[in-house]
Amino acid sequence: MNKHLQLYGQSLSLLTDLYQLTMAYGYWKSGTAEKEAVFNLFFRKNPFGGGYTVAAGLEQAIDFIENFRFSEEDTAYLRTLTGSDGQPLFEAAFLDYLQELRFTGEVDAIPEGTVVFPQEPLLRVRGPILQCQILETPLLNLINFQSLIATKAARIKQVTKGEPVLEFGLRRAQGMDGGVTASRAAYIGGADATSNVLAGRLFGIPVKGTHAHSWVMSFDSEEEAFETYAEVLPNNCIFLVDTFDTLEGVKKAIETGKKLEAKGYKLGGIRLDSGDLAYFSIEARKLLDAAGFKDAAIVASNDLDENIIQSLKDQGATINVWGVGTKLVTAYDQPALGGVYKLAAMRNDKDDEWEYKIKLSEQTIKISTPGIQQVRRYRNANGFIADMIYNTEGFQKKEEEIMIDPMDYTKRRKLDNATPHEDLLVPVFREGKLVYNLPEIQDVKKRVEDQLSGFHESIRRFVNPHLYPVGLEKGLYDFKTDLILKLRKFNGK
Ligand SMILES: Nc1ncnc2c1ncn2[C@@H]1O[C@H](COP(=O)(O)OP(=O)(O)OP(=O)(O)O)[C@@H](O)[C@H]1O
Ligand SMILES: O=P(O)(O)OC[C@H]1O[C@H](OP(=O)(O)OP(=O)(O)O)[C@H](O)[C@@H]1O
Ligand SMILES: O=C(O)c1cccnc1
Repeated sequence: MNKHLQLYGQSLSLLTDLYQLTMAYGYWKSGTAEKEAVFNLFFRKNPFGGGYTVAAGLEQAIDFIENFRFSEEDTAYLRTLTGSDGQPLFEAAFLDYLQELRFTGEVDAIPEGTVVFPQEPLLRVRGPILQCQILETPLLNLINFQSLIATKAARIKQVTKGEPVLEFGLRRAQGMDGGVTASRAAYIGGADATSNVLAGRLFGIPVKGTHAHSWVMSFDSEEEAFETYAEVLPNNCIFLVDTFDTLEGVKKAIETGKKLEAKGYKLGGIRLDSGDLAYFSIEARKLLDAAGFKDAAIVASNDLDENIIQSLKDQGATINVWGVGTKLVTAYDQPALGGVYKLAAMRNDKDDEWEYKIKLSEQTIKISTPGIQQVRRYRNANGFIADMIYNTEGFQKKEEEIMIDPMDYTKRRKLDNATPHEDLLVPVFREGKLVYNLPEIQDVKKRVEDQLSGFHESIRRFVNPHLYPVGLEKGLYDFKTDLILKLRKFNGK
């Protein structure tokens, strides 16, 4: 099966903002297209007011870069674009150049499933500036969305305390690819299965499901609906009990369950989809237990999210499988992760040295950090303790590092290089060739669990989570500060 990213049967190299192509034309025309540049992809704030983010989407980003090429049809379309004077936007020789273009640069990235924090480069792209530039929009699209959904799923799984989460979102997802990639990211972040069959086939995610109200409504009675379902699918019986009267529905599911048992099958459980889910789950559990169906699951669905699930748990709900759709796959309370992609260094023509780049802003948080960045994560016996962002160029390992909070220079921390640490970004592309072994999706999922258990639980708190320490290595901090002062033409002492 061709699993490459496609939409409407088209390859996706045109899936970029026009301005990337007009800038690319500008680089080409002015002779700077091949100048070596470095861009860092990072975000500034954890989503959902939370204390962490789960990185996801790298596999699709890799696929995009590997298959990045403009076809004849693509350039034929670009040929039709015109400027304000009605003349073509791009000259023919540039479009010929685009057609030959392949990614020849380097990518380093933090593996999917890693817990990451604001300011940390999730991805670093290095190569001819024209190539790096064109990749900005698709890379952001791919990483922002999946990281957002994986984070939402991790939050949901956090409150179910290990109880299975079924992702039911496809029908209300943001379009078709939104549905497919949300299922993938939700699985990585914590969902145990999806109802989305295409996502199951594409990514090897377990597919699961119950049945809808329409099944029950299509029969003369609820009994007949359950019995018929049990005859056809005796190995997949979770009955939706709330079409008419929830507790009466539970009793009918129990009757069908007894017949299933007599035939050597098991009642999988029931699903509640309306009303007071705490009350109905408690009452349903009593009925099921009294009838000897102690193992039968109580699945609940209906606009669930981590807050409602937490509330249901606090009320003693006996739900043990959580069907979560809309609010998971649309990241209902925060529709986007604000990841950005910033130029951080360019090779100087004169001496071939790096010239560091920085974007100034009135808001400190929006001032970008220069450098060919790497993230070093330190741990002690209790878990992860701090992440230090440093510039790999000219970096000399010392016995001890000083890291400084980029938002507050008085917040500093000494990090002993004798304690265990790991550099998070790993090589993904070298000279345009993939050098990274993509992990299996199950391993990515496992990584999320392992990573989350490595952090102090206070970063997982929903209300005022603890801010995990992320800082700039002192050399990089000082360098950035000097650059800001220079750009602001501050010559004083
Ligand atoms: N005990 C509970 N505590 C907190 N929230 C609950 C509880 N029971 C259900 N909910 C949530 O409250 C909302 C109920 O919404 P709504 O009133 O639209 O549902 P409903 O009464 O089941 O009707 P509908 O059939 O239209 O879904 C859902 O988001 C549901 O998950
Ligand atoms: O509520 P979500 O988290 O999105 O979970 C998926 C919902 O989709 C189905 O409902 P359906 O499309 O039949 O609509 P309804 O239950 O709102 O009537 C299912 O019964 C869930 O309620
Ligand atoms: O299988 C289910 O129960 C299901 C699937 C999609 C949406 N809601 C429920």
